[in-house]
Amino acid sequence: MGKFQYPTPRRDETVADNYHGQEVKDPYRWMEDPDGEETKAFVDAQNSISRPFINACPVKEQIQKRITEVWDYPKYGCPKKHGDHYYYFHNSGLQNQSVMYVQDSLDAEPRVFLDPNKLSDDGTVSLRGSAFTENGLTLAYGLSKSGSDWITVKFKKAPSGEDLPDVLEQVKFSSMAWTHDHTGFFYNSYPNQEGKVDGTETTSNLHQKLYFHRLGTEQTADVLVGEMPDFPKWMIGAEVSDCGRYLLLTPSEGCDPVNRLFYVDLESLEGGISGILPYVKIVDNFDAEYQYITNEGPVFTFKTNLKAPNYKLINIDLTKPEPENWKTLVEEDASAVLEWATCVNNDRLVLCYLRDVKNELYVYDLASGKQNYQFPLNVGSVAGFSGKKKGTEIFYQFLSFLTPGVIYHCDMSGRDYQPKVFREITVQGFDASLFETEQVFFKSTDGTKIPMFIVHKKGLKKDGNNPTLLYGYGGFSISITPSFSPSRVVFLQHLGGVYALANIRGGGEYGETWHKDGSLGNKQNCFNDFQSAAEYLVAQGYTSSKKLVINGGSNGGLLVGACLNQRPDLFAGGIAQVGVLDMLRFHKFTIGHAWITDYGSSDDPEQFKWLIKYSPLHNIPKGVEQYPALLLLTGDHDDRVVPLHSLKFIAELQSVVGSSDTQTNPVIIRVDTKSGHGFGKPTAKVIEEISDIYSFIYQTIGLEWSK
Ligand SMILES: O=C([C@@H]1CCCN1C(=O)CCCN1C(=O)NC(c2ccccc2)(c2ccccc2)C1=O)N1CCCC1
Repeated sequence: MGKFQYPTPRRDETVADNYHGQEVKDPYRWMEDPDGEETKAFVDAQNSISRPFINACPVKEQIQKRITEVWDYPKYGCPKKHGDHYYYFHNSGLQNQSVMYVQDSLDAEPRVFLDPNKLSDDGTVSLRGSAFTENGLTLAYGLSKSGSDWITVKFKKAPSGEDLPDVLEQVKFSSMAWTHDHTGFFYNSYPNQEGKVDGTETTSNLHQKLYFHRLGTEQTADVLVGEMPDFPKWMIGAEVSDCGRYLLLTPSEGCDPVNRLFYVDLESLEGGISGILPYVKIVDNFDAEYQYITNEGPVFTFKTNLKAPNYKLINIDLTKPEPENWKTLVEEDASAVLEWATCVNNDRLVLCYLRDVKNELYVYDLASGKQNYQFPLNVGSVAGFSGKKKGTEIFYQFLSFLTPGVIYHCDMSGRDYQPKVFREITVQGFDASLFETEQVFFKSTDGTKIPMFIVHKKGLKKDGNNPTLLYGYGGFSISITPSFSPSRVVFLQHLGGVYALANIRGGGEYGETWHKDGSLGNKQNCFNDFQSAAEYLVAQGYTSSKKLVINGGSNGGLLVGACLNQRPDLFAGGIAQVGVLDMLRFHKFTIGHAWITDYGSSDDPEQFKWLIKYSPLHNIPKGVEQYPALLLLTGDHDDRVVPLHSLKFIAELQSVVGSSDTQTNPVIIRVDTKSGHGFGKPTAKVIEEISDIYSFIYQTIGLEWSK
């Protein structure tokens, strides 16, 4: 394709920082002001090249039409019982937001309970967080605008759906915990944050506080019950125990799976909840994670990774809370990660494990910690679950690359478990038997065995000629497990594509060890793993460097940026969505400071040395013959990873390759409006975005559209 004329935004060569003796220039520092006229002009100039390029794809309409058709299937979530009614989410197919329904019984006529589609004309208001009272008669729910992390909390009567007048603002990263007398609600907010709080600001989120809201009162009357003035980065998770007597506080100071553990005996409060709560410290360090599962009186069960990187369950008796009195209820399994546990039927625990990136579901006895049943489950993921301590039934949703979703229902009151298919989700015109999924293990640079799923049409020719999309994440102990995607079906079915998911280090696939091996000073392992995945796909004949495109979002956007920089020869293209790309300054904006647990900080001399080596903005290779085709995507309301990362990176990259006469691949950016990090994105925007991505890939590596 013809050579691109890129914008030539002002380079302010006077901006430089001194990092522990090393000077680092930052000529596009001015792009960090999202409201600057120059920044807005730069965004418009970039969209003015990316939009025509994408629209020039000859089959863009067919791609979008087919994705829309495949997407248009009814989607259901697991039913959850609150009070005497069942609630579940459903999307008829193309609705921008899923709708919450209520039923008097599982086979009664459903009624709309909460329809977020009614709250905006373009579907950009989404539900983010909700909590019913114990008696199921009141719902608190969070609303996010344009994908921002800021939410407005509102309340409804249940099951009528009648709105209550209470409104809570300045809420972010919040717990939602009711007292068991249904009259009040613990939540978090950043009350003192100055300036805009609409998700387009980059202000750092510090000094999160814990409040108590009494239903029927104004937010201004809310009681400040928890704050950590000496620790501005701390966030204060709050949860009310199953019995209603205790408030558990779990302060954390970043994204590592570690937290402190305090509690308040709500029944001992003289004069009720009227000020800062007198909490008792059980754990006052960040050595491990303690996640509340349930309690029997003073005996509390927690999921922890204390001396157990694959997690285990322990019991702590509040009457003798010293660590030497802690008991292990379910031992760590060295070959499987305990992902979550929940109490049902008062005396059972349902435990979900991840073994070689596949979920397994078991029943244990709460009293003895003994395993007494394993649910039959295909190869794939348990993507949804509902069950409560006082309930006698559970629902769980299974899905995989080729299974759109199956919801099972199981009565837990007996000992003879008979899980039944409650609902099978089907996709018109999708025949799973035409495709296959394999799980392979390849060796990374240092010999570590890395799992990878590969999905493609049966009968694939391994002639190195298949367009391949290699996806990865690799951070924050997040496991990327098999999922169903209608747009991926279109890539496999109509674009002859191969889809690969590499479970690289930094994720949670093999517990905390896997996470630590891909973070801080080990971060390069993520990039090595991902590059090794690419080399495996080429060596095995699935694809070639001319047909291989890598994709990742958020921390996965960093992965894409770093890998394209380090091995421009290995990839034909990259798609980096809402990526972290300026590793020297990420901690200065919104919640970026919480990622120091995975990345480190340039404020620290030793950690600066790690970061300067792979920071995408600071490691764009000069003089390469051809940099891979790159599409960056971000949104103006992304306050998780602020757009400045992508703006500065594309500006620097275009300034490096723009003048090279061998560079024919486009390096462009798509900046969407009323759009954030991804949570709650309306279906219309999701389909437009993925259609643009496929159109970009079509034009850069040359795909072929077949009916
Ligand atoms: O978005 C992200 C990362 C990935 C995981 C969550 N995250 C975040 O940035 C989450 C930011 C806010 N946040 C915390 O700082 N701790 C969390 C948390 C939740 C899930 C996983 C880890 C931390 C919290 C925990 C308990 C109580 C309240 C809040 C939370 O929501 N990134 C964007 C790019 C790099 C990392």
